[in-house]
Amino acid sequence: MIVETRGLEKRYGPHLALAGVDLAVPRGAVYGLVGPNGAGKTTLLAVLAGLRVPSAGEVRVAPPRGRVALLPDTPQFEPWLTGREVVALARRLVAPGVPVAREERVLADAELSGAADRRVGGYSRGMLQRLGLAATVVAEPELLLLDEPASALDPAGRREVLDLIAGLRGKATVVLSSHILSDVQEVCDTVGILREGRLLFQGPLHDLLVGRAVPAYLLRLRPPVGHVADALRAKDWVVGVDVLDEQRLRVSVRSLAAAEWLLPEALASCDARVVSMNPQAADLEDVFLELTS
Ligand SMILES: Nc1ncnc2c1ncn2[C@@H]1O[C@H](COP(=O)(O)OP(=O)(O)OP(=O)(O)O)[C@@H](O)[C@H]1O
Repeated sequence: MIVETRGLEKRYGPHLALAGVDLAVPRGAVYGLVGPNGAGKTTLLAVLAGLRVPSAGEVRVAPPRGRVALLPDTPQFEPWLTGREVVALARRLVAPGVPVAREERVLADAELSGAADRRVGGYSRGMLQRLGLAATVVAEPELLLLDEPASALDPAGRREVLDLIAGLRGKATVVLSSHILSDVQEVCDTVGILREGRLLFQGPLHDLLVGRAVPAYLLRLRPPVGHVADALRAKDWVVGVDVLDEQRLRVSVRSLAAAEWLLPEALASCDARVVSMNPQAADLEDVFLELTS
């Protein structure tokens, strides 16, 4: 493990922001820390970065301080510096031994070569976030702590930042916090679900999804749907039926394969008028809601 905490607590006055966190980040992972607002994500990253002192518990971060980099959620730079100067300053301050050519490389990776000589005061939010990542990786850190790296961006900006993070796989260990679960599902291999300062789950994303995946069909029908829901609930191959609204049912089944041939027959026999019928794989959003609600 590149990062481990045991019984980590952080108090702000009477408020317990971290309530006994046992974090375990495998070396090389892209670890997604997810949780609702106020769960303690920023606090946990700040403790790992050494910016906040824990109130109790142990923290072990394997790389030395100079090889750990934190990108805050809204990176701020002196507005009169150019993008190139920001990256150069970061390299010179943190890792003067890293060749100067690396500055050009990280600017190019962040697609900022063309804007590198403009003052950052005129950069868009997405450009600032990409510049933040460039300045964070220029010193070749072993461990990157990224606080909500893509959350404030539009879809195109998010795409670019997610691609940059995906490109770090194999080069560094990344711990990122996010409340955009589809982003985490896309780029992370390991997740920790934090709520009210406690880790509710931690482990490979795959285990989380597969362990909890109840196969289901999403049905869109012409209303009314109540009698269809009742008829399906009576079937022994149906685990449960949720009426989502006046047109949609979520039918959890024992197996998608069995439902493929039993569901059309069951719908026909209760005169259901089917608009669409789609199998649903469990996604992080479902599991997150189940764990945090
Ligand atoms: N400096 C502080 N003083 C007092 N309370 C704080 C301080 N920083 C955070 N908190 C409280 O600690 C809890 C955890 O906050 P934190 O910012 O770590 O959560 P978060 O998961 O990052 O939330 P968000 O997604 O909203 O950024 C919250 O209840 C917050 O109000």
